[in-house]
Amino acid sequence: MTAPTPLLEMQALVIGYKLGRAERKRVAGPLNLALQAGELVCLLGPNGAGKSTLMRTLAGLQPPLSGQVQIEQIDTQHISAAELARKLSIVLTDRVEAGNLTVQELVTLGRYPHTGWLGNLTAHDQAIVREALAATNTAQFATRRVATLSDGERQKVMLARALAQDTPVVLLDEPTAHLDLPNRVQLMRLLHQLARQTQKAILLSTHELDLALQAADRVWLLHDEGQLHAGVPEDLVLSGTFEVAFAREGLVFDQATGTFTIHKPGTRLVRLDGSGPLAFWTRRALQREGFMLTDDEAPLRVELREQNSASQWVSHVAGQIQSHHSIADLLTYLRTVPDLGQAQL
Ligand SMILES: Nc1ncnc2c1ncn2[C@@H]1O[C@H](COP(=O)(O)OP(=O)(O)OP(=O)(O)O)[C@@H](O)[C@H]1O
Repeated sequence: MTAPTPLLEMQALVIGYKLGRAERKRVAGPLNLALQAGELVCLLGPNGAGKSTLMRTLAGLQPPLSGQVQIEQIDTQHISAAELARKLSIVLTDRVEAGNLTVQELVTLGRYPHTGWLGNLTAHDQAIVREALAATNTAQFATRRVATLSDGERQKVMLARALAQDTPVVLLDEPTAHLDLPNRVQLMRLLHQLARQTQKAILLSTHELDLALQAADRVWLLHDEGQLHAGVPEDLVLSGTFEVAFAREGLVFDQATGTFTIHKPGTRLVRLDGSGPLAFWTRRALQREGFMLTDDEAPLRVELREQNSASQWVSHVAGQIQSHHSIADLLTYLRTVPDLGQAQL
């Protein structure tokens, strides 16, 4: 089977800034990656790693230090602005000066690469604008002036404009930054569906690690030192690549849950016997309390039981068995238990 032709491809791309005549600041690269039709890729990385620089370079808004970006097999440095706007749309984090435009007018601007500045909107163009407003839940403020919108509302409108542009490649720099949790979830779901249904390639940068892990078909993980690891999110979690990319003192990546925890691993050993949501939340509470969970035999064991839809936490310590009816009860009891076993760190 031959590999599909990518919509966007980097070839030995080095991104960064020209600071002076001969001085260069290399941010990342050389990168050799591709975006395929129908996939949602999340670009993750710590602050300052180069996510926005990469987005702008891919969109042709700043030149690469070396190498090239090809979109549908054409070098973006040799393509007219109008043609590029029919192939690629980008939403940046910068606040857009929309003057006195209404939401409807701003979103309609997305159609101009297709119609030309003097072009009249066809029924097809108008339908695409309507669909973009509906998909992003912005139709209800179509007549409002953009300047009067909240940050989150404006962010959704900018996405609507990019959708109206209807390009095969869509780049979004931190599209969830101003959105509340339900809107963030909705947006990620929308982008995932959109990629699948319309066969667009969507690349978005984000700091929303757990949403990205759930929604992304692939993750591009940009490290501080400018290397980029690409892969299916679950492979990157299991290989420990996430931990390395975000390695910071006091930040612990929990492979079991795919989240960063604010607690350093404790030293008191406990074995937890049970599964499902009860085990998940018990484990969280024990970690906060300074325990380290182990699968081996430990001087302290907590067994989870569910009887007649009531939960029970049964602690086994030095031959004493106690039953507790909530995590609060369990923790209160454990605070009275002497420290019986320390993990060898
Ligand atoms: N115009 C510029 N000239 C020189 N260096 C720049 C310029 N803009 C950004 N940088 C530097 O390039 C590096 C990458 O910045 P970039 O904004 O791409 O990071 P980022 O991953 O998007 O960060 P964040 O998560 O904080 O948004 C940083 O060290 C930044 O200071």
